[in-house]
Amino acid sequence: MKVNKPELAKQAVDSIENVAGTFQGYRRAHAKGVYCRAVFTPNGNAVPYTTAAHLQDKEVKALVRFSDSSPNPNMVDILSPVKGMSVQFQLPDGDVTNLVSVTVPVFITKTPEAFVEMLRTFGNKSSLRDVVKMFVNYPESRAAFHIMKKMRPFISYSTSHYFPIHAFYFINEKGEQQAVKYEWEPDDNVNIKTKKEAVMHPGDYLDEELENRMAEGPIGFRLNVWLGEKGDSVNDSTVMWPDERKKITLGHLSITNKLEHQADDVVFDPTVMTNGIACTDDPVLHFRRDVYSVSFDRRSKGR
Ligand code: HEM
Repeated sequence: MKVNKPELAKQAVDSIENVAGTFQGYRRAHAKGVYCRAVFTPNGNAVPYTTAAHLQDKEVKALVRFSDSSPNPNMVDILSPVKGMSVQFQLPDGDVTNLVSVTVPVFITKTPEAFVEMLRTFGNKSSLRDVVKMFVNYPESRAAFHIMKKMRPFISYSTSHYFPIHAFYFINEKGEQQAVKYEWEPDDNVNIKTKKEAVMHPGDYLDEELENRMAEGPIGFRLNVWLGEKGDSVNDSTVMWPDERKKITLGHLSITNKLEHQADDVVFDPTVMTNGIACTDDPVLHFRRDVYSVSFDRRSKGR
């Protein structure tokens, strides 16, 4: 069930600006990015679970945006470990489905309210005691911070796993519903640089690396889903499902070239999807729609 929180969404964006600064005309998160053209080829494995057009038997075009998670468009690539991969499947009838992913499998809070409180705590230049208190109040954020602490700089945007984090529902021809969590699995799976190696590269090395790599041929990702079972949480993006959940591959994304002249007016709203897929009630998922709209409104007005 979608609950609009437009006032809290404004507060979230204000708080991001307060912590990171305001970079006029840029996204308030994932500000630095590169658009690419791609083709997605489904393999038919999703057919028993969903009627979604891009997951049947015909290939579809896709728009991809790789990004650095920082709100600062000048951020040096090695300084922020979390990267984004946004995919917009462009269906023949003009419909679209967005799948917006990051290199971490869980989020830091289970509610938008907790996220905004965390941003405020950081923004107020709080004492160490306040920060510790915050982690005591929100133990669910430990999993994400623990993973981020262990992350190392990436060799390439194309060699990491990416996760849309939230659960979604697949709906089949009979109207049956199956909870799923997605994963993009890279064809080329070597992703770690030591900090020493990474520091030798220019600030925008990921952009250049991607171009050089695509000059040699397309880069690829398999689209996988885990099938949720009874009792698996679908509304809490701070927890992962058990490892033994069945995983199936639904198709392959082939990314061919960088788009130099793509207008930057795309909003990768993660709640936009075609028939055969539906949102869960995850409050963070629905909140993102409001927040991205506030961010788009500001950046499109050059603010
Ligand atoms: C309370 C939670 C969140 C807030 C406040 C937030 C905030 C934002 C904002 C302000 C933007 C810029 C939107 C635009 O101007 O178009 C953005 C983009 C993005 N966010 Fe979030 N976000 C949240 C949760 C998440 C989660 C859970 C993910 C995990 C998949 C995520 C991944 C991304 C990515 C990949 C982008 C870049 C989209 C693009 O390429 O245009 N965010 N986020």
